[in-house]
Amino acid sequence: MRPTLTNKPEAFETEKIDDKENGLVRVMNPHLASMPEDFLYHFALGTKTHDLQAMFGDVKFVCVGGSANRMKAFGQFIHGELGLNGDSSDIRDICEGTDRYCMYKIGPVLSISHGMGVPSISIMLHELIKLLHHAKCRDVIIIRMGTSGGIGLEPGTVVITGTAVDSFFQPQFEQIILGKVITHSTELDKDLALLLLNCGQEIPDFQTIIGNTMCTHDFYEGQGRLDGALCSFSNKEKQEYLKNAYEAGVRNIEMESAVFAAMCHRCDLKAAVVCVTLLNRLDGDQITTPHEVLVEYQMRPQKLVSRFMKQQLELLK
Ligand SMILES: O=P(O)(O)O[C@H]1O[C@H](CO)[C@@H](O)[C@H]1O
Ligand SMILES: O=c1cc[nH]c(=O)[nH]1
Repeated sequence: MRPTLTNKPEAFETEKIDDKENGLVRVMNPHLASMPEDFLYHFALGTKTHDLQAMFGDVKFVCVGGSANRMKAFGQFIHGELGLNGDSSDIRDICEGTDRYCMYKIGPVLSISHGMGVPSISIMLHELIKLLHHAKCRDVIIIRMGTSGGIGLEPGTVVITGTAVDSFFQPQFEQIILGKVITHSTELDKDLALLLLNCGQEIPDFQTIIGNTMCTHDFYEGQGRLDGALCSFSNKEKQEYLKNAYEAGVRNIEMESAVFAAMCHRCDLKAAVVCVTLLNRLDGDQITTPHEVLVEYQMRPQKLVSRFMKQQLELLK
């Protein structure tokens, strides 16, 4: 029998109350304060080797997504959208010392890739949250912009996650720590989701909705696909599962939202997930949409988030 615990964050709260009040990004680890140096191995950045506050102290928005090329393209796009000086094609990968993740800083925006799946994004988020903490960043908003499979939606619909759920449609993320199953809440910021929805509704070119997002640990059997190298269920069983997911409020499926929501929630970071649907999973499994259509779909969350950031920056003036 597996030992299961519900996370009690207060047991390890280490940050000063002041940090919460003044918007500083917090870490929830009592051991960090006594470390003489913190080297963020997968970013090739460190507290002794880099002046993180000078490099990142003014960051207000962090945008993350799976693919390195997409996050570079977003950096170039947002450079133009924010009307920054200089040539957007010159943006430099801050993590060029490693090929695990890429990172671009464009004014107050940080654009970072996280790879595919829970372990990959979780490693990135540990180092990102520490980076924002060491840099003394304040009032940061973090948004995952991704792709997903839709359920009962027109392909190309943008889904803002209301609640990230697991494969049992529960609003939780299970993690094994020291041989125990720990359950974390996957609550996301509701006001932020509504602000993003408003921005989406101001863009007439595509549909934007709020719905639950199911986070799985696999793209094929884990998402009920019949087209993997292995499949242990029938089409009828697949359709039943997707129908149950729809009835539980799930509108799209991807592979990072639950751990993203859980880690941001534990550190009190304002977070949102905005994913475009590439296909309607009730109609099939294969993604055969032409490349140029997929590229345009992938731009949709970026356009929405850009609109949101421009509105917020205007408010900050
Ligand atoms: O579009 P990204 O951000 O990579 O996200 C989705 O696409 C990948 C699968 O193709 C998974 O990582 C899933 O979460
Ligand atoms: O069906 C899909 C499409 C994109 N990403 C996923 O995780 N699933």
